[in-house]
Amino acid sequence: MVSSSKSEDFQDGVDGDSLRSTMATDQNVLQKHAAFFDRNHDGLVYPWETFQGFRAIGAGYLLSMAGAVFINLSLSGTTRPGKFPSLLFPIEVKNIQMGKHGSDSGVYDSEGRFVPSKFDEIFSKYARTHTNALTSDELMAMLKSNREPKDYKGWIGSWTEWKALYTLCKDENGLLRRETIKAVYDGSLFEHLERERAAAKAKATA
Ligand code: HEM
Ligand SMILES: [Ca+2]
Repeated sequence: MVSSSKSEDFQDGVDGDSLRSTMATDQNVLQKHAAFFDRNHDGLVYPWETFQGFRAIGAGYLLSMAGAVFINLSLSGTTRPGKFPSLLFPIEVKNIQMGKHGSDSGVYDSEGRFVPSKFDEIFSKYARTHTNALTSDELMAMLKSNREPKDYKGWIGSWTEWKALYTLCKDENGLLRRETIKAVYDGSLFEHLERERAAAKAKATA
């Protein structure tokens, strides 16, 4: 269902897109997840870029506003260590792993890399009804079990990340599929959704 055109982009020559892809290969997986929202590729994600990124993947106005406010307020300070706080609340993509919180799945390690064994564990532990997908209840069971005591910030962070993913990407049977979850980690899911939406829009106006 989810595909990435990274490898095609990579062979493209020296235009802007392929240059970005070449740069992107040096990024850790979590940096790629955040970099989708850096709409002008300057290394910073401003709240309006978070908003635009949410809208580009099909989120409604309210969710996009809430995402922009909540994410930029919580990650701007942590990803700009030692810098004077900015009222424009930028997030520094290169330091995004500093924005990691507790009570997560552990699929990103502390350096922002993808940990395959932790990813597999999501399904071996919580996918009871289908081998390669989570129901809404199974997702909740995972979130509860990932909770570290009194880590309320982490509880809220994880809840919002996973609920947003579920709301935007569940399939017609209310399942969150393995390939969807896999693709959110490196942000290729976001690129896929954006392309899908752009194509649907073009078709509607044709
Ligand atoms: C609709 C948009 C988004 C969705 C659906 C989404 C979803 C997710 C999911 C499912 C995780 C994995 C959590 C885990 O492994 O337990 C995650 C982690 C993370 N996301 Fe996003 N995300 C979105 C937007 C963003 C944006 C805009 C940023 C920052 C620019 C961001 C930064 C992070 C960070 C720092 C983590 C690591 C948290 C941790 O593992 O402790 N995300 N996100
Ligand atoms: Ca930017």
